[in-house]
Amino acid sequence: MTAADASALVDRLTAVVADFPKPGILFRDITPVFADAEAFGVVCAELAEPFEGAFTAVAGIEARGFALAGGIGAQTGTGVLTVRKAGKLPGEVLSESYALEYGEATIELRPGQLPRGSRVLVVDDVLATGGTAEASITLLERAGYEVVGVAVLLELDGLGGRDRLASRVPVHAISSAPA
Ligand SMILES: O=P(O)(O)OC[C@H]1O[C@H](OP(=O)(O)OP(=O)(O)O)[C@H](O)[C@@H]1O
Ligand SMILES: Nc1ncnc2[nH]cnc12
Repeated sequence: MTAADASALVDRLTAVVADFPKPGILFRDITPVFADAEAFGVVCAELAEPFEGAFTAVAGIEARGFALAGGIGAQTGTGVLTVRKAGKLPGEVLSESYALEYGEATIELRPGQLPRGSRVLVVDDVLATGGTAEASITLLERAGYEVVGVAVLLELDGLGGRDRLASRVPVHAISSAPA
């Protein structure tokens, strides 16, 4: 399958929900991509493709990034790190707070799970303002890892996410849509 085919697949399967989780937000629900076995395999391969050979672990961002990181980890034989919402991880954690398209959040990472210098690909479903991905990069770098890129299923245009990340790491989006 070509990159254009994968993009068309994401567009066809993504559900658009108005006024969720808040009035005025056009929510892009990508979970039908996970439910379709063939599509799920295709998008995991397509997310990793530009970074082939460059990463030794995949970091998934809670919650939908976890499924994608698991799929990529299984396909590429790499381990999975979980970047979690605050309060979910036991023991020592690193924390970063940031603003979202629809609110504020804090995410956390357990340090010390992989050797320092491990090369990590960050994956998530949607890139909107880029706040979540940028905070994830910061957490992973604070833990001593090298972030090789951010890969998402869908990039929302006009919210500045790509520009926000571009000075730090390469950004790969399978598809894009208006915010
Ligand atoms: O680019 P940003 O503006 O930071 O937005 C993108 C983030 O927002 C969504 O997660 P959400 O916070 O809704 O959490 P969930 O996946 O747990 O539902 C999405 O899954 C990304 O993680
Ligand atoms: N509009 C949106 N749809 C789905 N996930 C999002 N994360 C941030 N904005 C989003």
